[in-house]
Amino acid sequence: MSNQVLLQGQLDTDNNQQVLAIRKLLTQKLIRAEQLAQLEREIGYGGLIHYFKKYTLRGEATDRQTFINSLTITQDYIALLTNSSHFTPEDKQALATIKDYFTRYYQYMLLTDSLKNEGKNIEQIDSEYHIDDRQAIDAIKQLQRNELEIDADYWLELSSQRIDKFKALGHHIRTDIQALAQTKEQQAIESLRLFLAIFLLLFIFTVYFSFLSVQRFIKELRHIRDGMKQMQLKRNFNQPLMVQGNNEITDMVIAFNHILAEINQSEEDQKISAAVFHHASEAIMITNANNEIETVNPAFCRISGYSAADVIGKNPNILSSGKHGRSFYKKMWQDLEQKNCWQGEVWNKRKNGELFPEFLAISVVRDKSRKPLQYISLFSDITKYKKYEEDIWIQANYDSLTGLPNRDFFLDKLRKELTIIKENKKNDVVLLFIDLDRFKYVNDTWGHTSGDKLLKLAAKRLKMCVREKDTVARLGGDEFVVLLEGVLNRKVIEGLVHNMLTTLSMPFHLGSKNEAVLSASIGITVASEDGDNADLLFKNADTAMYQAKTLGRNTYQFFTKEMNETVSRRMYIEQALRQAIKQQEFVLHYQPVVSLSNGEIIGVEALIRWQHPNKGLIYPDNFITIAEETGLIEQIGQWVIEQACADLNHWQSLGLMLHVAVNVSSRQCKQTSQTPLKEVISNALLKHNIAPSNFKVEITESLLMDNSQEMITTLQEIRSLGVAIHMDDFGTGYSSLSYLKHFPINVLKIDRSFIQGAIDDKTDASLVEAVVLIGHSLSLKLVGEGIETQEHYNYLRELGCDYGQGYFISKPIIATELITLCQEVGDSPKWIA
Ligand SMILES: Nc1nc2c(ncn2[C@@H]2O[C@@H]3COP(=O)(O)O[C@H]4[C@@H](O)[C@H](n5cnc6c(=O)[nH]c(N)nc65)O[C@@H]4COP(=O)(O)O[C@H]3[C@H]2O)c(=O)[nH]1
Repeated sequence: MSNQVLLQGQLDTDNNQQVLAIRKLLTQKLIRAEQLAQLEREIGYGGLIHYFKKYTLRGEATDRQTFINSLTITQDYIALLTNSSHFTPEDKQALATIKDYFTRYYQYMLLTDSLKNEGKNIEQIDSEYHIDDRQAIDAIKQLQRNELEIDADYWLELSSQRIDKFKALGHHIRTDIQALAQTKEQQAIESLRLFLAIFLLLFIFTVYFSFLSVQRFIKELRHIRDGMKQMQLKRNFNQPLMVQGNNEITDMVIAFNHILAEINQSEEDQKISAAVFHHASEAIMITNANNEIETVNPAFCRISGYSAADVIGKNPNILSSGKHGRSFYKKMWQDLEQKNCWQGEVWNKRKNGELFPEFLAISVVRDKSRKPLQYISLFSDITKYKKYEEDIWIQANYDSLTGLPNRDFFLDKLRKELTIIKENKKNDVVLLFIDLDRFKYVNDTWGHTSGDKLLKLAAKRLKMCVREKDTVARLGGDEFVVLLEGVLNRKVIEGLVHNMLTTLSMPFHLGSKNEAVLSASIGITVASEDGDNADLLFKNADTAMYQAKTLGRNTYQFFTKEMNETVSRRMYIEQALRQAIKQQEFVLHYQPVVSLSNGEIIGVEALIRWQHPNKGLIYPDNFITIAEETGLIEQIGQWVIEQACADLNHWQSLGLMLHVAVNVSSRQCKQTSQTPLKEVISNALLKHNIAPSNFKVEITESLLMDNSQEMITTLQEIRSLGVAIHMDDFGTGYSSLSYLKHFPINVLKIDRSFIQGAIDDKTDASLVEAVVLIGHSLSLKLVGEGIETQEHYNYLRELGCDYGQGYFISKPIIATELITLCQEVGDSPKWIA
């Protein structure tokens, strides 16, 4: 049984429990006695009663205060004891009596104070107020009497028994401890023996394994030595030494293998360098510090044409082309000195004397003291690259078709020239803007190949007209520009431009059968007079060219400030025309056409007027051209056809058997028009119930000259409707009888200028006669225009001309007036003399 259990058994015995209970009682008794002794001290001699007596006898305030302090402490202490578990209810009753007793003492003290104040002496006070202490004394006795009684013998016996038992237990435990100590000692001795045995074993093992390690190290070293010997014998340094394990020797072998690999790599690099040197496409030349060629590679020989033997020991200047001056080489050497390298383009000479461009890069190799050891030059032949660069430049600056400079090049040149002019006022430049007239006709009729051929020929002719220093460029299409340098004299310019116009108006042979005759319009602007910047000069020359075109082509115009005004005016008219279309400000006047044989009004020509709200009636010459250029003529022309048919329908309803002729411009005949002319006419005829034979279309000669297959197609379409076509102003343009053959014309209208001149001018008269004869021989009817007098009328009638119109018969009049006129004329027209 363990000591712990034995001890617990002992503690649990009745004897022990009784001893503990008595001990507890004794402890309580001691505490109670102690507390009562304390209470006695507070109230007995030197306590409360003592101070009360002292005060009543001597009346000192300190005694009174001490009494009050002691009273407060005693009362608190009594309250504490009353709550203590060591006091029985009887004790607590006694404590209450004591507390009450001292409260009374306090009241007596207060009473004493008042008696003293009344002047009574202490004997009187004492005799008057005597405190009866008996109750308090009984209470104290009660407390003292209430003590616990314990039988001492019984206590001694119990205690002795308990001590004996503990002694026996203590003996038992001591015996146990001694036994345990012996056991532990024995164990320690055995552990020591075991430790010594293990230590010995470990020592033996360590010595054995050290021996083995040394043996292995020696083996590995032998292995490395053999490997190295083999390497030396076979001269094979590519095979690394075998590595096994992980120790200092293997680390050493690995490091050795790395060094070996590095050496092998360096050898590889050297081989590659040698291969690069021999097989590089770039030439390599190495010169020494004295600038003597040490070595060159095959590419050098290939590019320069020299063999290695030719150049080794020589100065590289044997390659010099002589194209670069001293300063060039000076700069090269400076760079080599300061930056250790130089690169750039150099012209060199091959062995056969041919010059070639190369891209050269030189690097300097120096020793530790920065003294040059070698110069390594690398160069490649850039002949092809240069050519390519040149081609690109030509493409960017030249027109591929004509080989002339293009717009960019020309503008650049012009800008440079203008800068020179600004610095040196003596110089001047003239800009010519050239546009070929009717080039489109050639393109459309004979195709683009012919058009291209014509442009090339025109470019050549233009170049022939100018001096070497002048520049001819092609802007695109059929537009050319010429820059004349250092020309100030207007006469010289005019002479040159005349020459150009003449040259360009000569026939162009475009193929076996094709021969084109065209002209040009030229705008001229002089830098010093018309502007000092390229864009402005361009614009002005273009405006002048445009003016030349409107003046009838094949001519030139110098730019004037008024031209700009014309341009502004045109813009203004265009705007107003758009407004006029919206507001329906147009009206038709009709001029009668009579049969010259009997004077009968057979028809009318519709002539448009613009009834402007502010400016009044405006005649077509002032706006038709602009309407044509802007395309507005399409809408206006459509309105004319519509209105003419509507009026004709009205006249017919009145019994007037007339036909109506309307003017159409080339723009209306374009196949690209919004509504094709054929459709416009057929719709109007249908809508107003007009027979096609009563409707005529008038075209001008210039319309035919301007065009082409497109025009022929449109006119044929109109003819197919049953509508006749009249050619207006015949004889004014480049009358070509071939037009009459190609175009479906029914009637020729002889221009009024010939009619009016025919009376006095024989040439005009012969011309009119010839036209009548030709017309009739081609089965065409003829209308004489501008009959202003009876003489004109008679002349034409006698010539056999079919019809006539003019102020002599009637000016153009409004529709209602025409009705009156027709009705008045009746069967006896006044113009029949
Ligand atoms: N000095 C003189 N002049 C005479 C005489 N008889 C007629 N005239 C004028 O000669 C012009 C004849 O018309 P055009 O040659 O077709 O020439 C027309 C025609 O080409 C064009 N035009 C007129 N109306 C239209 C139209 O609706 N569309 C188109 N595209 N052009 C039109 O405007 C041109 C001018 O028309 P207008 O000013 O009306 O001028 C008319 C007319 O008033 C005469 O005895 N003496």
